[in-house]
Amino acid sequence: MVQQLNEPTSPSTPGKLKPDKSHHIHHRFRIHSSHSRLTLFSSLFLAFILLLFFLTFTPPPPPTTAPRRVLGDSWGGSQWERLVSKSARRSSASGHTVLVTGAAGFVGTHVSLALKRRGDGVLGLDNFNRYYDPNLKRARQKLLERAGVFVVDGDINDAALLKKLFDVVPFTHVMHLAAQAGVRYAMQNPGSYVHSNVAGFVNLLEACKSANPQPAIVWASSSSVYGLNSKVPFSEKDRTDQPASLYAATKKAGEEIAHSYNHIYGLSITALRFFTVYGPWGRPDMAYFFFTKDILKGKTITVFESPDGGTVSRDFTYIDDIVKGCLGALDTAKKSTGSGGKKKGSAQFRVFNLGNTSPVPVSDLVAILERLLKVTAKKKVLPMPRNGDVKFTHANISLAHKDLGYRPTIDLETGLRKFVKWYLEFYSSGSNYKKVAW
Ligand SMILES: O=C(O)[C@H]1O[C@H](OP(=O)(O)OP(=O)(O)OC[C@H]2O[C@@H](n3ccc(=O)[nH]c3=O)[C@H](O)[C@@H]2O)[C@H](O)[C@@H](O)[C@@H]1O
Repeated sequence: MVQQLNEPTSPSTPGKLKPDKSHHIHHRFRIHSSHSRLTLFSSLFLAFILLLFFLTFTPPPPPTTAPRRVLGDSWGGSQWERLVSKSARRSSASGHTVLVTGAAGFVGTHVSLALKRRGDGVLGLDNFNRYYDPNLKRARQKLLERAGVFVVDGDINDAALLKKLFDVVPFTHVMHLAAQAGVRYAMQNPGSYVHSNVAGFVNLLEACKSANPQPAIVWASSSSVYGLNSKVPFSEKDRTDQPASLYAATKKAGEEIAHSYNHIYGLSITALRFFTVYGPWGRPDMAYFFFTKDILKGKTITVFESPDGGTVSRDFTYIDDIVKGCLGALDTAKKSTGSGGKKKGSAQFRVFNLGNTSPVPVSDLVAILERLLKVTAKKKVLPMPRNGDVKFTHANISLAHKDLGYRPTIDLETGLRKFVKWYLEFYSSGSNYKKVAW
């Protein structure tokens, strides 16, 4: 505020004004008697106000019933706790009680529905970030709600939220699928990979190790950990110390971090290395998904070939096969041995490839889509850029077959037919998710 310049000022030497003494004594007496009257009136007025306050006062409601907001997420309160407990309640006596992180994601949605369908108790957790269209995540959430799965809107980095969830529900298992996915996006936003795949994972493991009982953990690693490995098919025993992207490096870091928590705290941990998972309700950032969108729009798609002119291929794996692998891993997971942050004995530590063991060149993927969509794609063939991609992936799945009973059954053409059917139904309808039956 600007100070006014012409304000009257007080005298610079106050002692210059001398009052008359006799007048002063008389005046003091008058002031004294009017003072006592004033004091009496003010006391009476104050007493009246206090009386009024006590007669009309009602205490505010206890703060525990109000929902809490943490980092933009809303959770807490007795109604919220009821939803959490109800969702996590098993309907089968032999069922698990599972916390699924990344539940509104592609794999998370399918796994949550499969668990709920067979009688397990399932609670979802998802931060609904904007890496790809959050409307698709919200549509998946509606699907989950209809099946009786509540998805908590929150982040795995929120330690208070995780603690609260473990206080409310004694989870037997955690299916950890929340992650920053995508190989090429890591060059644009490296921090998001460290935030979710490293810091978030550690935060989750901290909550699991302190929980009593400790849950068994099954989590999503990636085929990308094989990086520049050229020995095919990729076996769990092969080297994984040559990642080709930061994404792969954070997944590899996750595997090492998991080992340390298994070793120190007796947490039972299983890593599943997924191989390019696709299917209905999939991820719009993946090639099969945006190729479909662009082919239908008549937009040119870029098909990568290897720098020496050879094909680039992937061991594309259909979502239903992946779900069977996830359930097999949960069902064969042994209990964690520690409790409340203390190790009592050694615990199970496993790593499995979940692939289709049948790699397909990306050019074949495009040809299948063209057939299914009945549209000839506008294609531009370019050498694969050096932004994290690898030339090929191919899973050896004998270990998963032996220990989990894993046996993929869906070939790429059959799986893409199911995907295209879903895609056309979902995106051609205004109230899309309601119309989808699968
Ligand atoms: O299984 C895995 O390890 C990984 O699979 C996918 O990664 P990616 O196989 O690279 O899947 P897409 O991004 O869908 O790419 C599939 C193929 O299409 C090729 N591609 C991609 C984009 C493009 O414009 N053109 C193109 O030919 C890629 O080179 C790749 O060979 C997922 O995005 C990862 O999150 C996951 O961890």
